[in-house]
Amino acid sequence: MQSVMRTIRTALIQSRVGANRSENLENARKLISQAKTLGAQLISLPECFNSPYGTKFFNEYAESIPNGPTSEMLSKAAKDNNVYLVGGTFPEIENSKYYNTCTVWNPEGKLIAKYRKMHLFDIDIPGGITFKESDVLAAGNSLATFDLEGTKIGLGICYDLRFEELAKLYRLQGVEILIYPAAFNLTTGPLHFELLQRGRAIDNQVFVLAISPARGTQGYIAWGHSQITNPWGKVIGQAKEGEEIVNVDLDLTECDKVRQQIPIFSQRRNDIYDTIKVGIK
Ligand SMILES: NC(=O)CC(=O)C(=O)O
Repeated sequence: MQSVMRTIRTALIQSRVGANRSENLENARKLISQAKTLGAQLISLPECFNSPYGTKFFNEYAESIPNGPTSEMLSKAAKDNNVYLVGGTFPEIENSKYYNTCTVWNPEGKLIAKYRKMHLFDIDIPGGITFKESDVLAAGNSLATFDLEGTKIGLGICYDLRFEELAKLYRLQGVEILIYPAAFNLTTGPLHFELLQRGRAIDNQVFVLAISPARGTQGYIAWGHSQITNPWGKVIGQAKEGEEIVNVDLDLTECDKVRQQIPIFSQRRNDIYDTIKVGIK
């Protein structure tokens, strides 16, 4: 049987991020217009695209949503360019708590999804990287999806990529694309960034998009290498380190094909898995 072509043209914006919020917003605004000229319908920005990434910056740059300069820019950019815009992440404040939050805006400029990073980035690699988001941030407790012309899209943020349980829950909700704004670093990025995305894509037979800031020179240095992976686990678009737009057509019929040809979701042995009790230390 011939399947009907379902395509979404997407653009990942690997923007440069500095200390000046207005300059970061203006740079992102220009790059969103540029991505639109490439024909993109679905445009995504990086994690912490309006501020440096670091626990000491979260409260200084935090805004309430949707009443702050970052939300205003994102809403207007989505409307002016008539696109679905995944607004990377920025620090959010609500009821005196801070979150690392991703917002999604539709072509009318309306906020249609909001996701708060669920797994906070607390790691300690001596000689590599130590980071403790939980010193300042609260974790989100909810999944978030949105619909783009019949395609269901799920959201995660950076460290969430490491938790396959989250990706699987999205797949079970019918998601075909997972989008992760993500600022991996020079210790974990080269080893894990590409592989984790390919793993989530293969496990769940979904497209995976991850969007990094461009690599800077001071403070937290992002790995770059924003990436698009198809449901077979093949990398179909990848940035280098600098500022760049990655522009690719997503052929959603690939989800149908791989799910039909390798039907792992109907082959699971829940009759066995559900009987085995284990504790994870
Ligand atoms: N920055 C993150 O949230 C995650 C990361 O860099 C890693 O998991 O490694």
